[in-house]
Amino acid sequence: MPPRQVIPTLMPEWTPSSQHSYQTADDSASPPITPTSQVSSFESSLSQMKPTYSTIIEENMDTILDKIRPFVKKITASEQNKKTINQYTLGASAGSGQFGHVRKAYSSTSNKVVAIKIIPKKPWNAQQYSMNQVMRQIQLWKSKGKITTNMSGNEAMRLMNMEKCRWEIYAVSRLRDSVHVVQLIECLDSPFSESIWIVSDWCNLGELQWKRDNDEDILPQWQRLIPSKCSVSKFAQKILQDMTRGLQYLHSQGCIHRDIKPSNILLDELENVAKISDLGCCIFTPRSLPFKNANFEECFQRELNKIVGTPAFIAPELCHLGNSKRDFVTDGFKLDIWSLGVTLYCLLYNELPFSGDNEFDTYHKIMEVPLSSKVNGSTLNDLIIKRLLEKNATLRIGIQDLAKLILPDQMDLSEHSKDIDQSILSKVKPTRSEGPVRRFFDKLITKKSKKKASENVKDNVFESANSKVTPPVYIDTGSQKETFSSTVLRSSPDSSDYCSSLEEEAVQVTDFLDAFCDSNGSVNNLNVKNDERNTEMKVEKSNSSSHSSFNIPTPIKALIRLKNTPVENRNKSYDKRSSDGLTSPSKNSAEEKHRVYNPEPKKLAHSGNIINFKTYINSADNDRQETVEDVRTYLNFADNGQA
Ligand SMILES: Nc1ncnc2c1ncn2[C@@H]1O[C@H](COP(=O)(O)OP(=O)(O)OP(=O)(O)O)[C@@H](O)[C@H]1O
Repeated sequence: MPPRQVIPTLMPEWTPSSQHSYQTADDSASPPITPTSQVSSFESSLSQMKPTYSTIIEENMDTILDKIRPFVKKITASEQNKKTINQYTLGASAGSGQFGHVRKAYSSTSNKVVAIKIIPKKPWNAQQYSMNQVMRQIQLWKSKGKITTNMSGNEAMRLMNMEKCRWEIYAVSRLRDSVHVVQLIECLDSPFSESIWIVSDWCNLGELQWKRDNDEDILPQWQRLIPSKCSVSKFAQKILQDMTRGLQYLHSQGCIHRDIKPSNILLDELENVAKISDLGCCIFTPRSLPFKNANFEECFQRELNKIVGTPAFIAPELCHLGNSKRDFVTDGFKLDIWSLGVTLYCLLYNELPFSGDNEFDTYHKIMEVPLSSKVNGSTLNDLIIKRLLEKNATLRIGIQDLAKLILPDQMDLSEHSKDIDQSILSKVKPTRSEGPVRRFFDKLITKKSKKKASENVKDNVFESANSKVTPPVYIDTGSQKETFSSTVLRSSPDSSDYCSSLEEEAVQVTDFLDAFCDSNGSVNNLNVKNDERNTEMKVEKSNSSSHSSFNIPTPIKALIRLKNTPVENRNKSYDKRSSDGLTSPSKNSAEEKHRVYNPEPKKLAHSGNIINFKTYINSADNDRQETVEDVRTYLNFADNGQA
């Protein structure tokens, strides 16, 4: 029998040192990336690169490892057929995300039902890391002396994936003191395991659902959480209260989630709570991390200004894509408040508040389309519309004030709550990245804005583009107390169900932007120009060190059109039969209650990354060929630095 492959592990010391330059079976298909002239140009750009939030985290990985070590256990027993692993018996699938697959399992030591997320060490989505990112990462590791030998692309991707997992495990291991965050139990790994296994609390009602056939429908999942007289507004109020507690806890830990949305909120019937899950995109404030760096605050601010999250849920202050007249993100916690507002809007109205033909269109709508017509006098509705979905982040309600408004035990009995939590406003002004993609998006948005402005002259229904004039609403806390603690609020048209379309998939364009920007935020010696007829793109190399112009003549809508609609992949059903037999043998009533919610496994397309032109090329049909050629040229430029 051939010797078993040794694969990198969460805990580096578990991988025998002789195996650091391992070659696995599938690596043979991926030749090592050797230092070519192309890579050398990356090296020179690396030397000019500013530190980033992630490079600081990476530099301090030893500290992160120390913190997660107590939660990482070696795989001691597993069956080939994957029915058991250590003390866990695996049951039904709960669904898949971009990075892994979740299964229900039963722990024979705690007699509890748990969720196990199985993340392949080699990303199953080959598009997860671009060639640029991989090469850049390899060069970074080399420059830091972390690796000395040549490394295959697959190997590098595995290590990058491992770092991502370490960060997420670190985040959840720090957030174990709230019932409103899904609790990490432990992680399983070994040098022979192709996957990392993350064990957490099981939330039997699954993801928060919002989409329904009729606005007035009450979904079965909602009724399980609120068995008595459930209504849309009562359910939305419950989610608002639970998420406020969850976000307040995250805030107290210095954690910004950055991807709050229905599919990252899990419902648990046993504890009768909604919980925040999926900390993969989160960041912690420098002050809350156990290491220091002179550049940390500046890097943190820059990181805050990157577009991370899910387009339809991204706050307006992130959507301007380089328009220097717009505000920067100064208070990261307000990003989560906005996303919570979008989530609650979905529950109330059975639709997304801002949904465009494509991601750019969505960003444009988030910034420009006012929601003032939705104000209807209902306390809950108006709180969401006016205070959470306030486009001006400084006027948007902060988490502490929200808690004082709506949580019975924290209500502020003073006349009015102040809106701005000064303690979390940053004094450091972030450096804006003026990379080509941002400028490109900027032009696109500016063009659209002009068009919209001229439309507005004709159509008075829409308010001014930047509706900063919405006055803050101060809700009388006396009546508020009654309203939120007992009264069924007046309902607007409803909403709920989770939607697993691209509209709800996280997007991260940051590494791409970084890859092209040197420390001045400019692109190294590259100009992309379009010809006069705007039909053909030419790529030139120049020696100019100034910001390059970057014009792509192709209709961007065609490039980034969403592939799914929110109508697909939804309406999961309950499996009341507990058919996988994973409920505890003790059969106590609590365990019985914790019966299986067994949704159809999600079949998601991978990330709706707006710069993922490669996917577009692979899926392009003939009538888009002209565009495809442009994109191909563009990719050649992106991957090779040449036309
Ligand atoms: N602790 C849990 N309890 C019950 N179900 C869970 C739990 N964690 C995840 N799930 C289910 O498993 C599915 C996949 O979860 P996962 O976190 O991988 O997906 P996701 O939220 O789409 O993440 P990603 O953003 O990484 O793609 C989810 O749809 C959810 O219903």
